[in-house]
Amino acid sequence: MITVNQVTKRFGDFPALHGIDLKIEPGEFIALLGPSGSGKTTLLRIIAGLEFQDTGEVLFDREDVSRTGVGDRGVGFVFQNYALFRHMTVAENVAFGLSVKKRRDRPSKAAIKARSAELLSLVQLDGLGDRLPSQLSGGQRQRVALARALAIEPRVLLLDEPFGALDAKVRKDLRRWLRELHQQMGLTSIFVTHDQEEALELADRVVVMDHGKIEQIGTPEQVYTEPATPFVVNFVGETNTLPGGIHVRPHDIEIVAEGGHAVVVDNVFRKGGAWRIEGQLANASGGNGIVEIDLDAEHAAPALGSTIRIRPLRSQTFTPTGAQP
Ligand SMILES: Nc1ncnc2c1ncn2[C@@H]1O[C@H](COP(=O)(O)OP(=O)(O)OP(=O)(O)O)[C@@H](O)[C@H]1O
Repeated sequence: MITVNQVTKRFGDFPALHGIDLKIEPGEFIALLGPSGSGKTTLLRIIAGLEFQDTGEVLFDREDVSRTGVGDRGVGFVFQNYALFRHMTVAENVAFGLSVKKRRDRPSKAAIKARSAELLSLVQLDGLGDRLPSQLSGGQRQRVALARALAIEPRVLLLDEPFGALDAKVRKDLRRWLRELHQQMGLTSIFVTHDQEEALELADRVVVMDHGKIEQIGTPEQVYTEPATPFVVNFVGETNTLPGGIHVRPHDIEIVAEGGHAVVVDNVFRKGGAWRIEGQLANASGGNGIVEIDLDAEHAAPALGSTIRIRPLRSQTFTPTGAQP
């Protein structure tokens, strides 16, 4: 179990984290989700022991590891900027964490070699141990980085935008595969992403962050359907703001014959099994002007330039204390 209690961090005058509280249960897969600069990486680095908080504490189970360095926390991590060692073979990269252990903890050369081969098989790269990183694809390199992180048999796996630089298809495959690996190895994993789709698809719980604060912690379902703050409703999933500060999802809108809000249709295209209609609120006062609507594909699409009338089926407004359905 990982407990983060009232953790704060400043960089000079800049407050990067304000009083973060977070409890992660053993075996959970957690996403830290937020825009650039929201403090996700800083929080992950503090949990890893690569960075130290100014105040507050980090516990692993009941042990206070606040002043324990990264080498003694038993965490494996894959950070985008911790690239593979270019001059080492794939097998040597994977074995690195074991081969730099203190002599009394270090397995024999033969045992390290066997472990490295086993891990390469786990990440489905059997037989590629003798290659150099430059002879692999991007997705294969990420899997080597994961195997390297897993070599020390970590209790906790920390991943910072692990699939950031990969194309959409490879990302999707790796995500699914990572989820399986997490379960199979009984890991507690935390990953940083600014991609809400990735967070919603992968995580058991999502921690939504903004400006160094946690806005909401919840299951993907909770943060999507019961967003706690206006920030969450805007950041997680697509949303429209209608006059009166009403937030409504594109698929929670119906087209009505009369009443509702008038919208002039600008664009209509197919999006998955629905029509996506983009339009402008005819009277934009109090709304964000642009409206996106998903309409079941069995309906006829409205003509460009026509005016339709819409009504929210489900919406949310916010008071300073939270969401009001
Ligand atoms: N070593 C540092 N020195 C000064 N400021 C820093 C340092 N590291 C991070 N910051 C600042 O702290 C804030 C939070 O940074 P952090 O990297 O945690 O954000 P993030 O949410 O991970 O963003 P991104 O998605 O862009 O990686 C940013 O404004 C950043 O500029």
